[in-house]
Amino acid sequence: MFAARRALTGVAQSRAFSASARDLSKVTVLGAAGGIGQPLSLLLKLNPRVTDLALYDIRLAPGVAADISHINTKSKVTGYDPTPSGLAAALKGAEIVLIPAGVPRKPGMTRDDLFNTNASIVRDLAKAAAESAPDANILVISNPVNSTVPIVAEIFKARGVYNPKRLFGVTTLDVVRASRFVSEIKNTDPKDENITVVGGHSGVTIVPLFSQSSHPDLVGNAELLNRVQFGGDEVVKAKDGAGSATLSMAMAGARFAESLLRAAQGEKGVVEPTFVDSPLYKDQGVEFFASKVELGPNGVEKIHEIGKVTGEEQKLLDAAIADLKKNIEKGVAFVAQNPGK
Ligand SMILES: NC(=O)c1ccc[n+]([C@@H]2O[C@H](COP(=O)([O-])OP(=O)(O)OC[C@H]3O[C@@H](n4cnc5c(N)ncnc54)[C@H](O)[C@@H]3O)[C@@H](O)[C@H]2O)c1
Ligand SMILES: O=C(O)C[C@H](O)C(=O)O
Repeated sequence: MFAARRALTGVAQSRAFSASARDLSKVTVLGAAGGIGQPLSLLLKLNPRVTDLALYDIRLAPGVAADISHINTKSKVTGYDPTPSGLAAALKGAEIVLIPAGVPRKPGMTRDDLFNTNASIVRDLAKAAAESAPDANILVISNPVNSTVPIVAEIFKARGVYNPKRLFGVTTLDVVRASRFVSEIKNTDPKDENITVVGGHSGVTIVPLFSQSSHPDLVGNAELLNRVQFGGDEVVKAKDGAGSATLSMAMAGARFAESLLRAAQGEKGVVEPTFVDSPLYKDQGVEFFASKVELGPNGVEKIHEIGKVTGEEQKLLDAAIADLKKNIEKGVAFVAQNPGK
């Protein structure tokens, strides 16, 4: 058998690898027992592309796993104990690691108000991922995304395993909301409303480009713009202290993971909005930016240009860039000043 393996050409070997990668897709959720983690894990269990689902949390992950494991789809589900070895085992061999670990907002808070608590949670999980799953696609959900993504990047860089093509801030919920809100105004099916949303994931850093949609008349609709930029606040207010969006976020996270798996399994033209290490505004000191990104077997395949925007949209972009720069620098400075153990 070894001789036969050795006889494979390079091309055949890589085909053999991708065939086995196709059969096995381990997805790990860190923060799996939370408001997002539970429904996200449920949706991943329903996804036939996921063969091995690993659930980790500082509480209750084995219980959530036991529950979800009774669902009669083929994938294996394992819940891990909240120990360093449990975390390492949850991560080992993962193709995708989703991180919804951390505290959510309460009314009156901004996402940046979560920084003090969530920065160290994400930093420590990133360290474990850099150690046990350095080649995985890392999908950061924990807020503030504009800062937690740079935190993960700094941790991976410090360990020499940073691959900018495999780190993603999940901004899918912003386009999900935009498409839904537009469809409510236009009385259309949201599946037909593909609204490009760029920038970051908080307040004015969320920039919908209605001029590029089939409804350019929506540029300048202040109420709609406010809803897209502050949709998260709507949910925080309605939940009245009990947290922020969980179910819609689970759908958005599951959609992004599914897109990555489709692209990894060879499907072409899979495009999702996401906050990535991006050349688009590096000349203005902005290292990460959300835009339409084509996904592929290596993660980021192609970062789309912003394209033509109106003067009004350009003003929104300028405001986003100013905030984003500060949010990103804050994440980078945190790791420099608090490298942790
Ligand atoms: N990116 C987005 O679009 C988006 C959308 C909604 C919410 N969020 C963010 O997602 C995060 C989670 O929200 P939620 O509503 O699920 O909160 P939650 O409090 O319901 O769940 C968070 C979970 O993380 C776990 N956790 C905490 N520290 C951990 C650690 N060190 N290791 C592993 N697990 C840990 C908790 O035990 C809990 O189960 C928040 O920061 C929230 O702001 C982001
Ligand atoms: O609003 C929040 O704090 C959670 C999330 O980022 C959202 O957009 O719903």
